[in-house]
Amino acid sequence: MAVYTEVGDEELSSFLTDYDIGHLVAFRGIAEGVENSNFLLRTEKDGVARDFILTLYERRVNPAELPWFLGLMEHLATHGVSCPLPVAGRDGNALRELAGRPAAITTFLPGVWPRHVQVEHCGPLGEALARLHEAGTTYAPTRANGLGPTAWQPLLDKAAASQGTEETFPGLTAELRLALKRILSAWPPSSDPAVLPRGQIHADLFPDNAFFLDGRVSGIIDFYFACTDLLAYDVAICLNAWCFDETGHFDTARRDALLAGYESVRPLTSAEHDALPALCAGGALRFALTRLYDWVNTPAGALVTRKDPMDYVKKLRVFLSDMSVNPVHV
Ligand SMILES: Nc1ncnc2c1ncn2[C@@H]1O[C@H](COP(=O)(O)OP(=O)(O)O)[C@@H](O)[C@H]1O
Ligand SMILES: N[C@@H](CCOP(=O)(O)O)C(=O)O
Repeated sequence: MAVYTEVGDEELSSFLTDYDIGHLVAFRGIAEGVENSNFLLRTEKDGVARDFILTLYERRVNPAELPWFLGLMEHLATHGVSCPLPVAGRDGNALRELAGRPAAITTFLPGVWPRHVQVEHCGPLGEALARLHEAGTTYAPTRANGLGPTAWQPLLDKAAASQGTEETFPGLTAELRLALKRILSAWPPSSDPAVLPRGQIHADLFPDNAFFLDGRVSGIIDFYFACTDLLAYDVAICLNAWCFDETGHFDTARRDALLAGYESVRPLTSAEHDALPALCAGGALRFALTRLYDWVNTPAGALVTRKDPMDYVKKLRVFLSDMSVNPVHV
């Protein structure tokens, strides 16, 4: 469930007078998603109906960073990436306020996200990710990754100090401490951007953030973890999110398809290939940590469905063993 803030009909109709997108015909809250309140809007202008997404920013989004996120989405959408285009009001501003929350309207994207990922999804997904990275090279503003390697130790400490962590997940924080040490010692130095290129990354391109239509990626959404970081780290996050099957087995056919799709647009450097095992382990650790923290800190009765940290702990174990014996690269 992700409608934290309710919006009334009249309030919304009056809000829409600040835009040039016609009058409100219908709107409803969208149950999916966890971070923000999302609504599907239908408007009509000159007899033509159009759909939009209205987002009210909640929880973890820092309002000061919204111009960066909306600017990135606008940049990507106007540089060939199928992502939501923020719609500006009559005054030229896309970032506005509604029901006491920062709010924005974006274009609606067609397609559905894959509930059961198949190898056929992985090639197009890899290709779309590479196109996003290419398009991002001309977006100059930067945003540090707030959930990158320097954030992992404090996040682990906070999770370990939270009530219920040890009882619910005995021995897990000790295991994660060892994993963190290994990953940080193998983490590639980012001092030479030519070897390990940096740029704008999505950083959360999970299956529920990629829409497909007719076998192609028709939309990429949810840019609110996007940041400026190693491009290959984004690939590693996708290898985590797309390439394990339902039994927890790392599917090398999906990996090969994803990397081939990516490299059909942007070949990885050999340093990036070499770094992938550590980057994959880091990606698994990052999602294990946020899920663990959220698991023990989400109040009972909260509207959000918690995600199981153990799914990512298991992936982490796979990638840690890869770091020793069998690099991920093809
Ligand atoms: N631009 C869009 N076009 C179509 N549907 C969208 C769009 N943006 C969001 N949605 C719908 O809203 C849901 C939640 O969006 P998401 O950005 O993942 O929310 P959250 O930021 O709360 O995690 C998506 O699963 C999708 O159904
Ligand atoms: N993809 C993350 C959670 C972030 O949620 P989203 O709905 O904003 O994509 C995870 O699976 O842990």
